[in-house]
Amino acid sequence: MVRKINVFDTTLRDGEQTPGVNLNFEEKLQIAVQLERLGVDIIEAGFPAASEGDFQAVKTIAETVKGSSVTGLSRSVRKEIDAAWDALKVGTEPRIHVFIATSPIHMEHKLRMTPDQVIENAVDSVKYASERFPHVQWSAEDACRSDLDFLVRIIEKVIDAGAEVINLPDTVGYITQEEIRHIFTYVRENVPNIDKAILSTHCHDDLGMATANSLAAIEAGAGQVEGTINGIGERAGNAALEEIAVALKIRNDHYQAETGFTLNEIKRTSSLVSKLTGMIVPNNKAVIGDNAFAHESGIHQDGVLKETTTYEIITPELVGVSSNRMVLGKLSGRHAFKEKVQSLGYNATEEEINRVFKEFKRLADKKKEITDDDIFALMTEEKAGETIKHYDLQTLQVSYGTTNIPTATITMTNPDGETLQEAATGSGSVEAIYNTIERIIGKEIVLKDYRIQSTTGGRDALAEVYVQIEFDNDEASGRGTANDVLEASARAYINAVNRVLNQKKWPRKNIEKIHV
Ligand SMILES: CC(=O)SCCNC(=O)CCNC(=O)[C@H](O)C(C)(C)COP(=O)(O)OP(=O)(O)OC[C@H]1O[C@@H](n2cnc3c(N)ncnc32)[C@H](O)[C@@H]1OP(=O)(O)O
Ligand SMILES: CC(C)C(=O)C(=O)O
Ligand SMILES: [Mg+2]
Repeated sequence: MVRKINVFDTTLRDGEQTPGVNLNFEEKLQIAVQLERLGVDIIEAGFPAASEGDFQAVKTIAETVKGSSVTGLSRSVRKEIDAAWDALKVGTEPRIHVFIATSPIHMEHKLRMTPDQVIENAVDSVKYASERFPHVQWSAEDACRSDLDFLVRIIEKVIDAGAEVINLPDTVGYITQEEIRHIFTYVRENVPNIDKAILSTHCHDDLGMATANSLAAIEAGAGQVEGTINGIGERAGNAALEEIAVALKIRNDHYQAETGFTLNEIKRTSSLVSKLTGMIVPNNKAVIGDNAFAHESGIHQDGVLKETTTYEIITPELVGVSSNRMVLGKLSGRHAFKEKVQSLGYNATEEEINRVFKEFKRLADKKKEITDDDIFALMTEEKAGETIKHYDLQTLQVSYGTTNIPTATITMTNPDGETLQEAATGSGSVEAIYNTIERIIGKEIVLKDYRIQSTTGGRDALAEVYVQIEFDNDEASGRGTANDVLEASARAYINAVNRVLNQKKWPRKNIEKIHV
């Protein structure tokens, strides 16, 4: 029998506790609507007593989202429960999440309460909340470092007071899988009225074990799992819900449990959360990282081309990624190389492939990732039987000041290997650069599109410029990457010109689009 595990998403509450993350009202609403589409059962929209902004966001989300239950967090403080009620009462099935810490460290040093005072406080707040809310969740903060018999005592009392979900968080990401299984089993076996409540797990990732611990708690009877999208959250973050949902799906044979997630909404949700929070997803992140479906080494690529299940336990489509990706580099093999050449529109013979493959390996030794442009250049050389001739940027100098006319001075080599230097002005630095390049090339170049983005985060991020040009009765796109935006702009322009020249030499059947 497959058990349904309720998913409690706290991206908008614990996730927003990520240092540096601050979502505004519209952003929170946008994420909540996507979480509903993903199939989250309960959305923790915020902490209504924390600020007027959070109160309004929780209220609007409760008014708007009808497909998921909406909740808000509150300390065991009556006026915070009142604030939560004011924000959540507009929802279809108002739900509150009240918490208090139960570990000796927290009770003694933070709350400065005795265990009996904590029990009294917890019971009072749950009773007070149940008089208003039809659904009350109670959390024992730092449960996984709490005394088990104390936990059993307090849980029995808060269930009697009206709590229907009991959450046992690993607040500081300290527990191991065996230990969390023991805690959940112990509570299930020793709390007399436990059948009146659902047990929930809420793990943090301080030791990188949040997903594993959440799954272990599910094995030991948790009926609800809490976490965030992309695993964002306080310190090292929370359990990543996408990982848990996909693990339950892929290892259904083992867990015999599933979530209600529409799994192919995962990628979209992850991208939205990443974009709005500014928390970049690492390439190697499980399930949603850019490399999760990328294959770089020859043996793997060959296997995947023959039968995807050789190296893919999750299909990209399952989580909403359109296809897997072959990354060509020095570890790639002939099969993947041939596949790429064909996908670029070449009808190459085996001999041509073999010859160019050698060149490709030579290039790959010098360059980390071989792009479509590189393959195109190699194939052009092969087909033309000669070295590709192109323009190359040698030096770039730009003079800019708020009261000066921007001027660019550029040195470039032309396809005949001659070095040329020119200078020109423009209304801005980029225009000055483009006017100078046009002067060197000696033909009109029409800029049809210009886009810029940073490829990584931080102040030292690389700039990536994309341009679309019309040149010599042809059109091409170009891309340039550099630490400096002006250099990236120059490189993109020159790249586009070279692509026009290459196209003329060796027209491709399918000129691939450069995606930005
Ligand atoms: C594990 C977690 O993620 S818990 C959630 C954490 N999230 C947040 O803290 C974000 C929102 N927080 C806030 O906006 C503020 O901290 C507020 C509004 C909740 C409280 O602000 P303040 O009144 O200024 O208190 P402050 O945050 O400095 O200190 C917390 C106080 O709450 C007490 N406290 C902590 N948890 C609880 C609880 N569950 N129930 C009752 N009291 C609690 C602390 O002991 C401390 O009490 P003290 O002032 O008597 O020493
Ligand atoms: C408020 C509780 C549930 C929490 O976030 C934690 O203990 O980590
Ligand atoms: Mg937490």
